[in-house]
Amino acid sequence: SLPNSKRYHINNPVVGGSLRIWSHPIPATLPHKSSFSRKYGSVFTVYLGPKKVVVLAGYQAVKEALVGCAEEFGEREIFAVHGFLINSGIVWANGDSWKEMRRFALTSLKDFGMGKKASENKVIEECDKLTELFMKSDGETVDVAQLIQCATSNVISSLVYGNRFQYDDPEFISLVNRATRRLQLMVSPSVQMYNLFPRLCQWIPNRREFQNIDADVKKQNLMLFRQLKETLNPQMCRGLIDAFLMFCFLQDSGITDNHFHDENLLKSITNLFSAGTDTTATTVIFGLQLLAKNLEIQDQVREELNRVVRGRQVVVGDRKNLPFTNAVMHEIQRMVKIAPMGIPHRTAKDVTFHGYFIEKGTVVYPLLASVLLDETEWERPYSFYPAHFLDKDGNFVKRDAFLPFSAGRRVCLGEGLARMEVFIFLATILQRFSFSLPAGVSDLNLCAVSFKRYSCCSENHSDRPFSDIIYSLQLDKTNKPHKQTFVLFLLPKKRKVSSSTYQDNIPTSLHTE
Ligand code: HEM
Repeated sequence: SLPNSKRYHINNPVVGGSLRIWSHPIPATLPHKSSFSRKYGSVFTVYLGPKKVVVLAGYQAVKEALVGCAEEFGEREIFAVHGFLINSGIVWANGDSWKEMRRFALTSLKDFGMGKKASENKVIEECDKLTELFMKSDGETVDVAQLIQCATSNVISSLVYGNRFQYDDPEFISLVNRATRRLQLMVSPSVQMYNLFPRLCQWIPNRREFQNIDADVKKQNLMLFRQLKETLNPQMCRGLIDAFLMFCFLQDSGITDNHFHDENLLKSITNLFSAGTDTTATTVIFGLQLLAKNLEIQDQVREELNRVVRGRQVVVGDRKNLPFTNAVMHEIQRMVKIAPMGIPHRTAKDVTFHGYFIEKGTVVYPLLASVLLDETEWERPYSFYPAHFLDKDGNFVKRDAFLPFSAGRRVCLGEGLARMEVFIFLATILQRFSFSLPAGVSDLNLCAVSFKRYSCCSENHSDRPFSDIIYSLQLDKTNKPHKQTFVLFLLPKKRKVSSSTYQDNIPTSLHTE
């Protein structure tokens, strides 16, 4: 280690701070409530087992690194579980292959409408199907979270495969379940341990399960690719896979470079599916829960929607006329902190940053939660306060420290699509339904909600349905986690809000307006 880098070992001599940094709910608290950044400043080093990690905390440090030194901080750290030698796809790749795949995905998703009318239509179509299912469930309870998860998956499916699936299609259910389980495994403590000590931890069952899922996903996708290949029509590009297959065809004719191979297609599709499904679904569900807790804000959103949009379908173009709704959506995204620690970066070259020398190849964690909760940027960082995004006249204002999608070279590839989805899904659902907490429940531990993804990855959930795992929430009346879990359910139309129980869960309620 070089002389002028700050260097701190954290407690455990074997795994260092790895488990403390990664596990629930430390990611939320690391930058603010722990003493780390208060004590060591906005750039500090921790050792995760043998691995040196530079942590960036707060808006200034994160922005200066990811935007100001975009190239230096622009590589991705690849984990052992993804295979060190594999450099394919978009999320877990670097160099020319990453550049080519990212450019290709962005251009083709744009061509099929990302940020444009065509994808807006896909989101609206999915939203209609979703609310139709809510309505249809007259008399029955419905797991709203599961349906929302299917809806966001289907938006990605339409863009990549060129068609949506029925929610009860076994092919689709297994695609969604695998993506979800894969994510849970990836953040599980034992897989993190494997990433630190791959040779010693070969035996870890979660590592094997992760790689078995990868093998199944590969098999399933290769079958879907084969079907698409058989029906490929160069005159009619159905989605990203068709576009890729056409590039491969050009490659066979010697026209393009060699990054267009099956492995890159497979990994890119898996990346888009997993990066684009759970993130958006969790944001929408978290938003509904925040609004169930903040009824006045929910009513204000509905009032604005009724006044401006009236009964018709909300479209992205309405956003500029809906400043309060827009502010609420932004505040939901700020509060949910989907990727509290970002996705780990790595330095592409030696760099001197904030006076510290950081050598090429050092792992870097840009703590996005520390940006979204930065006490020097937000008036009320820990409260749900839509006024963060409103001026004194009620107009929408952008905020620099709003970086849920990160920034710089690795900024979320799906930002445009995700923003559109969150806006249309939430606004349409709120036009048609209202949400409230069950009788007798006055508060939800919303902190547990956003980090459930991290806490629910204990080793033995594989036999439970995915929505149960991902979206079951801990109720917290006393500020201590209860055993009871909470799932958002749909109650029959026009039925009074009640606190009916479901097994040992306490559902919140959703009823039609
Ligand atoms: C609310 C929803 C979403 C949030 C908050 C979110 C956030 C993020 C964040 C924080 C990163 C890491 C950026 C970095 O490394 O600095 C990321 C990367 C990525 N996201 Fe998203 N994302 C969302 C939705 C989506 C969607 C819908 C898609 C797909 C269309 C997507 C595709 C990706 C990809 C491919 C990457 C990797 C980019 C790269 O390494 O070059 N995301 N996202």
